[in-house]
Amino acid sequence: MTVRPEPADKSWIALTDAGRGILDAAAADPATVLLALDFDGTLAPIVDDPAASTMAQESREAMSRMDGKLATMAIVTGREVAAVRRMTAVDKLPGLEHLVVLGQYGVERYDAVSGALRDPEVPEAVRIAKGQLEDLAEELGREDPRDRGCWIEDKGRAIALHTRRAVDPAHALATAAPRARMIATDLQLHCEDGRNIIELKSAVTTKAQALRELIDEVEPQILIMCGDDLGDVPALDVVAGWINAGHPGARVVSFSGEQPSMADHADIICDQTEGISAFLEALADRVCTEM
Ligand SMILES: O=P(O)(O)OC[C@H]1O[C@H](O[C@H]2O[C@H](CO)[C@@H](O)[C@H](O)[C@H]2O)[C@H](O)[C@@H](O)[C@@H]1O
Repeated sequence: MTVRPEPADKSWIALTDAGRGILDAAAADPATVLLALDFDGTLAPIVDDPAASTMAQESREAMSRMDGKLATMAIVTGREVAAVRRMTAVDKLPGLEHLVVLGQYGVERYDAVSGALRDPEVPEAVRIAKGQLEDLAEELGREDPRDRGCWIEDKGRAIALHTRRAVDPAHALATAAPRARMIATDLQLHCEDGRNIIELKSAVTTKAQALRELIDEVEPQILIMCGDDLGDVPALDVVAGWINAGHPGARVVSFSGEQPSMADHADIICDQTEGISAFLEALADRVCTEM
């Protein structure tokens, strides 16, 4: 069994040479850094109701300090762009004028600096899936009291079945996931697994493609991706390939016991969203003072 050092409360710790070297590398050449950040569980603490999520203020402040100083700073998320714009207050409060948001695993895009929005049409199959997942949530509760409390989040181009509010969230997810996968197969949709959630989405796009879109566009020298969940692994793997090719980079994981396998994808491990805030503050300190 691999024994990993654990970060102190609300802090972070580097596990690899890549992780140990990332602040020096970023401080030496901030304008070549591509910083990609997941939203839920990374910038925003996990809560029962996704509509009530709020971004950690410390992370927003650290990001604001770096805004415009890096090659690009982007939120790469499973959420809709509209939700992230609301929850970051990117259009209302100062500080994130250069932020890029890649939403719904990269299908949607918003560039704060220009106001450009990419928002393609939603396929009919997703609307059909919504009805079938609602029926499934009801059936689950009728069949087993442990699975009562599942609910459906409608994100337009994706529909998510949430089990966090179920009587036994892990049991409900284990029961729901294979049945949700069958619905996805029938409707030729794609599944995305996460923390007490299974999503059915129209596009096969993953966060790996979203991150590659930014890499191709920005041509960074230094690549940092922060995430917490299985949906982030494809993008973290892109960073692993980047590091293996000899470039400076780091996979920064917001770690919680809910998804322990994420430790296997980390160069830096953080104590949940507070640890991410501490890492972003350290990055902002180095990037801003040494310019
Ligand atoms: O890519 P992300 O930014 O991590 O978004 C992935 C999904 O996150 C949301 O669900 C998660 O956060 C909820 C609020 O804290 C929590 O209740 C749920 O259990 C988590 O799975 C969101 O609701 C989804 O739409 C996102 O796709």
